Amino acid sequence: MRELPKALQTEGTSPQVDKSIALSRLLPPPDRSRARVLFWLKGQVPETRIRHILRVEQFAIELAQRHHLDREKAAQAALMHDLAKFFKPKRLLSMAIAEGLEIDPIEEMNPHLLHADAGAIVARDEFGVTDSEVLNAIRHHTLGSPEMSLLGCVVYLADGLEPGRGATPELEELRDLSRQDLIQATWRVADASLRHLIQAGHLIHPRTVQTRNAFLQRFKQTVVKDPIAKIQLVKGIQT
Ligand SMILES: Nc1ncnc2c1ncn2[C@@H]1O[C@H](COP(=O)(O)OP(=O)(O)O)[C@@H](O)[C@H]1O
Repeated sequence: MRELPKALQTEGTSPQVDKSIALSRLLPPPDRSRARVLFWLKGQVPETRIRHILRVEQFAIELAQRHHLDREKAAQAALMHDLAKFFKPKRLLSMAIAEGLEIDPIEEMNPHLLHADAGAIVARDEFGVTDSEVLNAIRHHTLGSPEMSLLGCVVYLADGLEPGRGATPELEELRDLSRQDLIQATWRVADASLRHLIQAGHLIHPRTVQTRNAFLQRFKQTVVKDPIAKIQLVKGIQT
């Protein structure tokens, strides 16, 4: 066998593994530019959804800037959050099974909820995203997660509060809150989402309840040290 150039040699043990690593190094890196993601999305989702995605991207950038978080990661996760929004239930289920994800009874009944997990898989496999914080922010954008990072909160909040969601006093208040306090806003948006699901008579995925409880607790821990936040907590409970 012809020897590989020095730069392509690897320390792998099997010749097949060595060869595929060497070949992947010859390929250009995956193109995850904004233009390519938008081009891909335009073939997958209707124009109204593209406009929602762009508003989520804008709001996520604003929140990341205000809270001194990584603006580029926020923009990338927001742009990619709905990559799998229009995948059919069968495709979502088979992607989740292939990935080895545990599918719970609520997801089995409503596979659309898996579009968030599937979006992270597409971001990784189609666009070569490797940053776990970005991938997790995509994965948690619908149901939230009790372990969600602040970047995850930014994408969760931007998705729920982007201007296209409406201009009710409640939404305006939550937008203002998200600019001030990501933890409190995440608790309050999870609350609002649960109220909406109950009113609509929908099944509730327990992860949103867990998210609500975790962020309420985290917020309560911060108010012990911060009297201004304590006033906001009382106000939040009254409204
Ligand atoms: N905790 C939950 N339990 C069950 N269904 C949920 C939950 N959260 C959101 N959903 C439902 O999942 C669907 C997708 O949510 P989402 O991604 O936020 O949608 P959209 O961006 O279209 O508003 C919606 O129909 C919503 O009602």
